[in-house]
Amino acid sequence: MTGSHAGPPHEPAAAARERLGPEHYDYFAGGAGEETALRENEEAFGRLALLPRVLRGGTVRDTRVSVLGRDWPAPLFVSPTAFHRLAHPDGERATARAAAATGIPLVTGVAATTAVADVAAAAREADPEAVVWFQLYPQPEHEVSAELVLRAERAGCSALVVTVDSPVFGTRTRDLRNGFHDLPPGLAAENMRDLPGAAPGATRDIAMCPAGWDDLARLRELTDLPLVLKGVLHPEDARIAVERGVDALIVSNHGGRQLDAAAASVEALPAVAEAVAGRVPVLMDGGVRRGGDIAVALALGARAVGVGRPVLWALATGGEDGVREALTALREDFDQVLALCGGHRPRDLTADQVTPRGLPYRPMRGERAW
Ligand SMILES: Cc1cc2nc3c(=O)[nH]c(=O)nc-3n(C[C@H](O)[C@H](O)[C@H](O)COP(=O)(O)O)c2cc1C
Ligand SMILES: O=C(O)C(=O)c1ccccc1
Repeated sequence: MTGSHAGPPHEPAAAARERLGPEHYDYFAGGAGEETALRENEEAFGRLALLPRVLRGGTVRDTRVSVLGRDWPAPLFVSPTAFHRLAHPDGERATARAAAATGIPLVTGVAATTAVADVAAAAREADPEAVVWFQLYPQPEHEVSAELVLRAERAGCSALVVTVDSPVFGTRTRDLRNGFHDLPPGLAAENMRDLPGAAPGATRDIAMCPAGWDDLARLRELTDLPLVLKGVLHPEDARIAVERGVDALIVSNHGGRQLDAAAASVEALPAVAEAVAGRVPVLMDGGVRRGGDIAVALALGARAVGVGRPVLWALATGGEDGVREALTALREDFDQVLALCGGHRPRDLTADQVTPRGLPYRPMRGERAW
């Protein structure tokens, strides 16, 4: 490394910036409003430190975690992000093959530039057992949501992720400044093609619309897939969700792209984990950039963490190989952090091993969520 950077910086974003047109880079990188929530996701991790335990022996580690009946090789998944073909011509197929090759589950979304059937097929080329989940924004017409869920089921997705932090679009400051509001010709949200209410062959716009708990119940009736709620920050919502039979939660502020004043994901996590009290898996995303972040999130009650932008940067700079390398590096970094913390398994990380930086030891409280 050269220059004045202290320690490993987030080169991936800088490298991707060189590759992408400025308006596309800004679309991926940006957040809502003044980008407070965006910044806080990473900075909140920076305000937390780990206290390793020592002399715990053991040379063999097992980083697997169990989520909705499947063993994941590491407590890591790919969060749903829109428009991968803006990042790289191979788009979601490349991401899917890379995730599957590393055994890391992929959440593909309604806003993909590749249809869910093709994303899932690409994942299965790399690993027939690949875990692919589908993320949905509930659409204003129930039959549109129903058709999307059906397509996800047919594609072999094994969970339905419903994003609930987006009753309206966030204000994306950079996109407004750049005048970026449309995909370039040749790219489209392919899942939105040939849906009820649209001309044959045409795509519908993805709506973000306010939904209620009753809408969730309707989705629940549509499918036997496990239902995962994405975008929960308030512990009371977590409690209601569990009572209503949701199968897992993702604590998330949407990568700082919706409510600018939202809490950082990792700061909201402990109270959600406490409210859930182990009844369902609590996942989180937002600001996870290194193994230490994964360890902190696990210690505070997450069973696994998602990454959004790191995958986009890796895709933009290295395509499928880039994503595979980035996911592998993150996984290996976590394994090393686990070892350095005296842990053998993810569950060995506990909240008393996390303390605020710049203050005397003050163990975090944390009902273990798992
Ligand atoms: C460019 C971009 C597009 C996104 N699109 C979606 C989406 O379609 N659906 C969704 O639920 N979340 C979406 N997200 C949010 C991610 O799933 C995730 O919550 C967030 O990126 C995690 O933060 P990180 O980027 O700091 O890892 C998007 C995020 C980005 C950066
Ligand atoms: O940009 C986003 O964060 C996002 O979630 C989204 C939603 C709908 C269409 C495209 C992107």
